[in-house]
Amino acid sequence: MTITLDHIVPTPIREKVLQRSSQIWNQQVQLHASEWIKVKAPSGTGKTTLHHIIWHLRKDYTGNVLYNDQPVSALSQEALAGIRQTQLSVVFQDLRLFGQLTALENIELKRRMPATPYCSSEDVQAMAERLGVAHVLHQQAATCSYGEQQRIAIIRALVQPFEWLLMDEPFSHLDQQNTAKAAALIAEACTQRKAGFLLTDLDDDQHFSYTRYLQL
Ligand SMILES: Nc1ncnc2c1ncn2[C@@H]1O[C@H](COP(=O)(O)OP(=O)(O)OP(=O)(O)O)[C@@H](O)[C@H]1O
Repeated sequence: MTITLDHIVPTPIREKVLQRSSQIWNQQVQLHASEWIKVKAPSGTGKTTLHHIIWHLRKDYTGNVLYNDQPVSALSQEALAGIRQTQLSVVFQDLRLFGQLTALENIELKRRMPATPYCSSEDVQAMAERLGVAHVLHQQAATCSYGEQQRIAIIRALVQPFEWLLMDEPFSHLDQQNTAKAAALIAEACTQRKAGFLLTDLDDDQHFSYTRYLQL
């Protein structure tokens, strides 16, 4: 799936973003399948806003987002839900886990959504072991540390098929070793699916072989 950002300008920060040069805001940008894209930008410049606009959580912007030439704003709820189950996955900065459910229940909600799950429960166990969170799978998500929750949210994003993975500061609460493990798992998952990703962060990093850098 190609994602097109057609002259997007978020309304609340319109003046701010139009004052500086950007390769994203108010530009015609095509994100092609299987690109590994890094957007490094300072706090408050709109990284989270960008993810929310692409995911169609936020509609307070001018311009158009297109999935394969189809304006997202014209998609039915059913079509959008289908795309989110099969073509687009996400790790939000605020994770959005259900705090009262266990870590595993959060993952299972997503894994079991399709009639034939993409990943098996053994796959989930293996990913949890790889990321060092197997011991918290049966713990309430709200009681997991933020770094544990971050790894659970990453696993949840990886249990479905996707062509694009959106990630907003996905390693912000992980130490170097755990970041390396999570990045390796994500790289494998994207390679297997021939998927692209868009990762936003505050700093430079060497976690992935990025194919494209964009300035916000
Ligand atoms: N709904 C809104 N109404 C008004 N202003 C908003 C709204 N949402 C975001 N903003 C402002 O837009 C700017 C960008 O916010 P955003 O959260 O996207 O930044 P960010 O780059 O992700 O920051 P951080 O690195 O701190 O997470 C901020 O100045 C924020 O205050």
